[in-house]
Amino acid sequence: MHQYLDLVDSVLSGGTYKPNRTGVDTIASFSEHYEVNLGKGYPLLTTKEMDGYRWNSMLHEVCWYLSGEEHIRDLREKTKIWDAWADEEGRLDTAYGRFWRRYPVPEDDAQLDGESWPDDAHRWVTVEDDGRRTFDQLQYVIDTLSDSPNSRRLVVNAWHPANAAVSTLPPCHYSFVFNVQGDRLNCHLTQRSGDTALGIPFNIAAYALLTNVVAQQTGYEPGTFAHTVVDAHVYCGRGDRGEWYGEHLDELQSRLADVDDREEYLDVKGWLESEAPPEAEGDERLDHVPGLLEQLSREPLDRPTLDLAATSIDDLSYEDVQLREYDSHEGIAFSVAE
Ligand SMILES: Nc1nc(=O)c2c([nH]1)NC[C@@H]1CN(c3ccc(C(=O)N[C@@H](CCC(=O)O)C(=O)O)cc3)CN21
Ligand SMILES: O=c1ccn([C@H]2C[C@H](O)[C@@H](COP(=O)(O)O)O2)c(=O)[nH]1
Repeated sequence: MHQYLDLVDSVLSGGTYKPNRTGVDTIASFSEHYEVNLGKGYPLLTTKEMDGYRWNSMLHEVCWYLSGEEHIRDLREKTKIWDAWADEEGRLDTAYGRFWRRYPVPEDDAQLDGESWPDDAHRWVTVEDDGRRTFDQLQYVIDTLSDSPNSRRLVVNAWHPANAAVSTLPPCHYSFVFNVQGDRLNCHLTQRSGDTALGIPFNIAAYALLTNVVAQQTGYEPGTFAHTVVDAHVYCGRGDRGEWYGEHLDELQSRLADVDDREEYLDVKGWLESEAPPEAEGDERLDHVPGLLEQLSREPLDRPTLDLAATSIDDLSYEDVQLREYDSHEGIAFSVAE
């Protein structure tokens, strides 16, 4: 997956210094884009270990999206990656699956004259136990792929503007579109904000898996996964450590511009570790730059493959997805900016 390494290099080499709401500063780049041919294997990163507990977290996260749940009461039994954004009862103020599978439909008195809205009996509308109407966007896309494969309306949208304005964490990957070309099913994801070291490796793995699942369900070959990240950033630490990057970004970037082969990224890593102030106690590994330079120095290995049981999106479970022929470099630990 050289595309990921190119993305990391592009953010570090061309980004600007950007403090943000988390208090952990970033080097950020506007509108990064890459494409991966899913026909050539499953794009799980190989330049750090992604099987074991990371695979476990990612796969449970995808099953959680598909469940349509607005809470993490089941997910948190399997992984802690969402715990920091939920309350004691496991409630989240924004959840992807809730919008993918159960997007709210305006009640009758909120519908304006002349607008079109589906009624309760409509194919993708669910009248929930409490009488509220919701719309299953993902099932709509899957069914429409069979009925009208040339449709250019195969959009799943996780953004609700009114919720996003008040939510602690509005969706980062907020809209995706499927598109058929020949016998191939492509997927384009738009992400407003991407944590290059921690979030994006999971996002690539999740959407590549989802595209494989939808392709299998609809009889297409998995095609291209295209990913646009509007603010693609690398967290570079808190306090003095973060500010050091603000003051030395030009120097870092001129060293990166001089890198001719991948081992030289380790020289840049050695330089910054000797120059930058150490991370404060408790802030260890909030600076993702050294770990990403380490990753850039590694050669990507062959892509693994996926073995998927033929199950619908409603039934897909952890056991239905097997990773095959995966080999990777060692794991790299990063801390999450909350
Ligand atoms: N700063 C930040 N980055 C993110 O990627 C992110 C958020 N916040 N907030 C919401 C979700 C939660 N996501 C997360 C959260 C944690 C990890 C993480 O710690 N990953 C570890 C493995 C941890 C585990 O599997 O238990 C890793 O090394 O990949 C990954 C994605 C993605 N999102
Ligand atoms: O799937 C995800 C979810 C979250 N992220 C990252 C992107 C940002 O670093 C934070 C969210 O902070 P905002 O201030 O709301 O942008 O989480 C990700 O990369 N992938």
